[in-house]
Amino acid sequence: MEHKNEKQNTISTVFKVIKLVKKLKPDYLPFLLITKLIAAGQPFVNIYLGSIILDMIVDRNSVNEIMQYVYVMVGLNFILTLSRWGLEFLTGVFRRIITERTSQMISEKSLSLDYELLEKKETLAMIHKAEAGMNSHGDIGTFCDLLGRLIERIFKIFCSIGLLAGLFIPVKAGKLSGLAGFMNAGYSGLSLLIIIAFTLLAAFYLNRWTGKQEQKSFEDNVESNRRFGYFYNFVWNYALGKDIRLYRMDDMIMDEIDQDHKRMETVSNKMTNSYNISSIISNLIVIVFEVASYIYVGLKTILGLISIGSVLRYISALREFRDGLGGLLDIYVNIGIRSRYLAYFSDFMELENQKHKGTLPIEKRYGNRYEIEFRDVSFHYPNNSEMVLSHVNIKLRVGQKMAVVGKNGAGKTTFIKLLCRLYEPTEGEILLNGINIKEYDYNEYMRLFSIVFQDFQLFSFSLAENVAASLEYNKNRIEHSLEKAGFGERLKDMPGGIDTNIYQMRENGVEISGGEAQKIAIARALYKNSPFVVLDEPTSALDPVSEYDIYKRFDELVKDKTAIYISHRMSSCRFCDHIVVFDEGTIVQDGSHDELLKDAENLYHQLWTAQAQYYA
Ligand SMILES: Nc1ncnc2c1ncn2[C@@H]1O[C@H](COP(=O)(O)OP(=O)(O)OP(=O)(O)O)[C@@H](O)[C@H]1O
Repeated sequence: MEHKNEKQNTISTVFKVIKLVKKLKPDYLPFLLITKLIAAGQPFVNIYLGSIILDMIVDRNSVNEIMQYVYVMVGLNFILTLSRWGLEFLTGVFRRIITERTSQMISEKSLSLDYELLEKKETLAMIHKAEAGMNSHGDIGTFCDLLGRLIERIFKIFCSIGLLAGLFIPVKAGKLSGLAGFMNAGYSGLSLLIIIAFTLLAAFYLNRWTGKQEQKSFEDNVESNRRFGYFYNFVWNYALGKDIRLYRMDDMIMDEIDQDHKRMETVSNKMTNSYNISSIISNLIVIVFEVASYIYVGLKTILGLISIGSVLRYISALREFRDGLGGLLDIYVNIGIRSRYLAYFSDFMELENQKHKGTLPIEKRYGNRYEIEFRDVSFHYPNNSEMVLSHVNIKLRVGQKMAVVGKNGAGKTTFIKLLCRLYEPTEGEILLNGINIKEYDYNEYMRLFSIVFQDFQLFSFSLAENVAASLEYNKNRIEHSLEKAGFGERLKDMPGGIDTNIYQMRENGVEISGGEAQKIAIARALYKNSPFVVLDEPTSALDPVSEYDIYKRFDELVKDKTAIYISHRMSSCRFCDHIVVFDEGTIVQDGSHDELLKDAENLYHQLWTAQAQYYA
């Protein structure tokens, strides 16, 4: 049953690959087919003409007659070799294009996955398998090459059967006795064919066994490989280099790398053993075949049953026949194995995002009249069943400036992650102007938010590209946003202005400080100019003057937009009309600064006075 399923999977993978290749590079498969047919046919031209030439020499034909065959043979070889060379070059180019494109497809797919899905260990393993399977075991090009070789082998088998026919037909030279009689009779040929069949079957099972070992070692190594990639990143990633050096974490990291190496080495050693065993047995099989063929053809020649010229033809044709059939079985096994690696790719490409795909457009509303409501929202992360938010009810009124405060781990960032649909609520719903946010088109919905997360990321692009989050941008607006975010002075020192690259992955990339990075991240949010501004610890890295400057101008920066600030700097809350206090996933207080401060027993009072005492 399992075997049948495997076969069905292989067939379905073959069709999927053919469909994909036809889409990516329609010319590849026809060109590959022609190349393989020429490759299969060329040896037979030589075997056939070579044996005729040899017989002519033995029969003492004239040099002129012999030379005519030699010219035909050389001419045909020249034409076939030249065409093969051109075709192989072309198919090589096509193949590289397909390989690049499929690797891009994996990256594009990973980038388009739901954040929630990407966080799962199983998804990461799927990405790794799809990539590693393609890179080290059989990209689509290798697979197509196998399909091409399959056709080549079939053609080879037909050609060699045509050439071999004479070897097994008894010569009509009266009644032969003894060894000559036996060799002339059909059953001697049959015994040779039985030996060939035996060697082929042995090679087939040997290949299948090796393939299975190979796949097992791939599966065994997936986790170690992924871990190795993770820890190896620390070795060269200079952004992480400080902590590693300061805390002398090099031993810990090297230990991890070492352990992963050892695990991978154990698996690789087992695989090398399997390859060695397979290679020895495979050589023995070839020896058995060669000896049997030489004895059979040699005896027939000595007994005068075939001509000297035919020895070359039959021995070569036998070799081609075995090569063709053996190759056919070999390819059959290989297609099965490679298709399992390619199935990792197609499984990943078929992985569906789970987030509800809403289609409602977001209507443009005068004065940014967008109202959001959390209605009895509870949430736990996919990898942990403990609720992180519990029965959260809150309305974000148009144009309101709201502060969210609370102790570490209270659920503040999680609240924002739900708001921008990185995750969906486990219970309850979030409404935009009375409609569940799931129903809106995701890209349109995300246009409503300019967010700076606590762990924001900048990338090694130019300053302008980072701010615009795009390769196209409006120069004036970029400068204006940077200016408003407090980056104006620093911008004047930038060697290429807004075109200066940041970080060293790009040419002449400059390094920036943590606070400067935070200002650029704020500028990115301002440039986006969305109706909602969400800033999660937006000034944690800023110096007191820059921070004061930002807060002083908050109203001007945010204008009529709805704003949410998460901050541990309690003084920043005073700029807000509405403060929400989170504690262990629930909203425990809600009101203006003065209202909340009145209740000396409550969390807000504790948080405020704890910080205020340092300034008293
Ligand atoms: N991806 C995640 N998977 C599982 N649990 C998570 C994940 N992210 C956060 N948590 C947990 O959810 C809880 C709330 O985290 P959250 O980041 O929302 O807190 P916070 O109030 O923003 O804290 P802080 O003030 O420290 O930034 C924490 O206990 C945290 O461990």
